[in-house]
Amino acid sequence: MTTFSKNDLLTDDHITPIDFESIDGFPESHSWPQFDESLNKIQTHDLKDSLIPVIDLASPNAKTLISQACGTWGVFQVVNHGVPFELVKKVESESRRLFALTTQEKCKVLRSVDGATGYGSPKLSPFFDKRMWHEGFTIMGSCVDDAKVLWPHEYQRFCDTMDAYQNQMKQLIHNLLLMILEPLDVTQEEMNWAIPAHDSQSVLQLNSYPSCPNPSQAVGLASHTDSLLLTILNQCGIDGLEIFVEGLGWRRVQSVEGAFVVNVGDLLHIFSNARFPAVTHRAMVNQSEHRISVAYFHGPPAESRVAPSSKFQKPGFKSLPVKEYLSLKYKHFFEALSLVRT
Ligand SMILES: C=C1C[C@]23C[C@@]1(O)CC[C@H]2[C@@]12CCC[C@@](C)(C(=O)O1)[C@H]2[C@@H]3C(=O)O
Ligand SMILES: O=C(O)CCC(=O)C(=O)O
Ligand SMILES: [Fe+2]
Repeated sequence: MTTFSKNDLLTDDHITPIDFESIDGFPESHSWPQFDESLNKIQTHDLKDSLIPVIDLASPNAKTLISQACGTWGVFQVVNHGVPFELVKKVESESRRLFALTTQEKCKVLRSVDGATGYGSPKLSPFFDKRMWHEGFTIMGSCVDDAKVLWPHEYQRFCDTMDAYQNQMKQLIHNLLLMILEPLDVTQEEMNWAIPAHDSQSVLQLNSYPSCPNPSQAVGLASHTDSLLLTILNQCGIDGLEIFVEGLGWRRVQSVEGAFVVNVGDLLHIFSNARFPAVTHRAMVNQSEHRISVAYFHGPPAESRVAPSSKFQKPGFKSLPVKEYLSLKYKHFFEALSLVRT
């Protein structure tokens, strides 16, 4: 597959999703080359085993299990996380309400070429020569401006739900990062850099994958690693997330009722001096159901620097400003991590 640098290719085409409402048949623009069958066989055969640990946060050995999962897979699922079930359901139904709007309505809040928030195709789109079976809505902090455009009289319910969910995610990220970083024995200053604070970065991404007439040739969200420290994903009850495991290929992460998937991003990979892998993952689509997923990304202040923790004697990565790393990633998507290795 040919890859491109965003600067070479960014056009409105990479921001405006196809009109899923009126689409007839399966367009060539969305038809990806056939995947390697041998990798798919392993995945289908072992679909029922749960490779990725499901960790009960209320259990006394949660910290040890999280540490092991971060070191082995860079991903795990959590239950008993304290986020109210009703809120999780509300986020899903408000997301469905948003994506059920007409394409014309959704495009009123289309992400701008330089912007980060609003409706549109995922930011990674320009790096692939095929289009994804996906539409998204990106929120950073308050979404009131966009929501007022979408629902001039009924925006409050959407905003209150998204605000409450972001607060819950912040709390959960705080608890998880304490458990993940304490065993690394990082300094207090480093811990304060990583955990949520007034200037940390957070993004709430609502993903929509409409049912697809030809799922075996489509990709929902193409293979990537998340860029920030940690991501919390809700698959909303419909499978589709797959992780790439060296030697095994693509493996499905089964959706577990009430569980969140937590994964390590590039910045935590750097900070852990590669002790924790930034898991490569993708989302696949299906023919019968419109899949929704909700991802919350957390990162340190954009103005701060990222480097391996001072606890590591031999840092494997350069120190650089977080915002420089993010701009490098969106110029050289696939090479970003190797470009910052020492
Ligand atoms: C901070 C960010 C993470 C993200 C890029 C962004 O600027 C805002 C959207 C995020 C998202 C969501 C869908 C998948 C992803 C790879 C993408 O294309 O946009 C992530 C980005 C990321 O982790 O790099
Ligand atoms: O929808 C999914 O299962 C994956 C979403 C994802 O990887 C993302 O939003 O970064
Ligand atoms: Fe992701």
